[in-house]
Amino acid sequence: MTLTIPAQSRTPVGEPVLELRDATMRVAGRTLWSGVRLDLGAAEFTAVLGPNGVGKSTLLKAVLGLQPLASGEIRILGAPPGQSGPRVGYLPQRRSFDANLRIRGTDIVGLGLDGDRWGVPFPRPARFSAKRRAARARIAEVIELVGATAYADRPIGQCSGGEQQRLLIAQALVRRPELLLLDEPLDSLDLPNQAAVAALIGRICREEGLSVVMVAHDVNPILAYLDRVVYLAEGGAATGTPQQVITSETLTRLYGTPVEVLRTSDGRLVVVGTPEPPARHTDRHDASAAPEGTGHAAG
Ligand SMILES: Nc1ncnc2c1ncn2[C@@H]1O[C@H](COP(=O)(O)OP(=O)(O)OP(=O)(O)O)[C@@H](O)[C@H]1O
Repeated sequence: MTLTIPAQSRTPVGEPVLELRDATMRVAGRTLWSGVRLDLGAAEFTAVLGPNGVGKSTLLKAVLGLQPLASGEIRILGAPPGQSGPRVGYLPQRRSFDANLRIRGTDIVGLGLDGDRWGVPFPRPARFSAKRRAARARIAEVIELVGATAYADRPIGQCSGGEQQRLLIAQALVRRPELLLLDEPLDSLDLPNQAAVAALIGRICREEGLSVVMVAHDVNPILAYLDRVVYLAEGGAATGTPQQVITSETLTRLYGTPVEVLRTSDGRLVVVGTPEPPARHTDRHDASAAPEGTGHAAG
């Protein structure tokens, strides 16, 4: 059995972790998005937003090297996609666990180190090797980091949705990635759990120096922690700070149809007029600066 636990290494501040240069994605003859530009530095948090089917998950797959670009370029930690190994962590769209599943949360986290053993009992040698002890220590450490120690020994099927999601985040973190890709990790959580998991990811990003790209349907729970958003729509894309991108002007240009960003009496903003309202958020900023770029493409 091989267990690789890289030494703690973090990308120096100022060096790009993820770069997208005029990236265009086509699937089945259709342009999903185009003109996507992004510079993600160490300890920065970016959300990928947009309506259902616009290609948010596909953008993560392109970053992982699973889906080639039609044009443009992606660089991760200075290398093409697919070459960064455990330096990139990935949490796919939510899996649901059967309520009767007996595997413990701790073992779910351990699968991040040793994923090919899913469902197979671990053979336990009489004396643990140094590697095994290091693995156990790292699993305990990351479980503590996500605040899951109290229930990590429970069968995963008996953990709540929020508890399961914390354990899955721990699994994605266990190999100390420098870039973490999360596909809708807040989906199917109730509002308090959305807020708690969003705060957890924001804290890990800042305190652990981890760069995060998160696909999200609703920007509200994560807005306070975001440095940037990539907003995908109608074959194009807009990238910038949330206050630059989530405006009536930018979204109207992006969709090519009138879109309004409204403020509710409790200070939240609601995006209306899109084919499907993808984002509601609290505006904490002055939405005045222009975004880095917007693009439209024949889809
Ligand atoms: N390899 C592929 N071949 C053909 N079509 C594909 C391929 N990959 C993705 N698609 C299509 O591209 C579109 C975008 O899919 P994707 O899952 O990226 O969207 P999404 O924005 O993440 O959607 P959701 O919010 O519903 O999860 C979908 O219509 C999907 O069926």
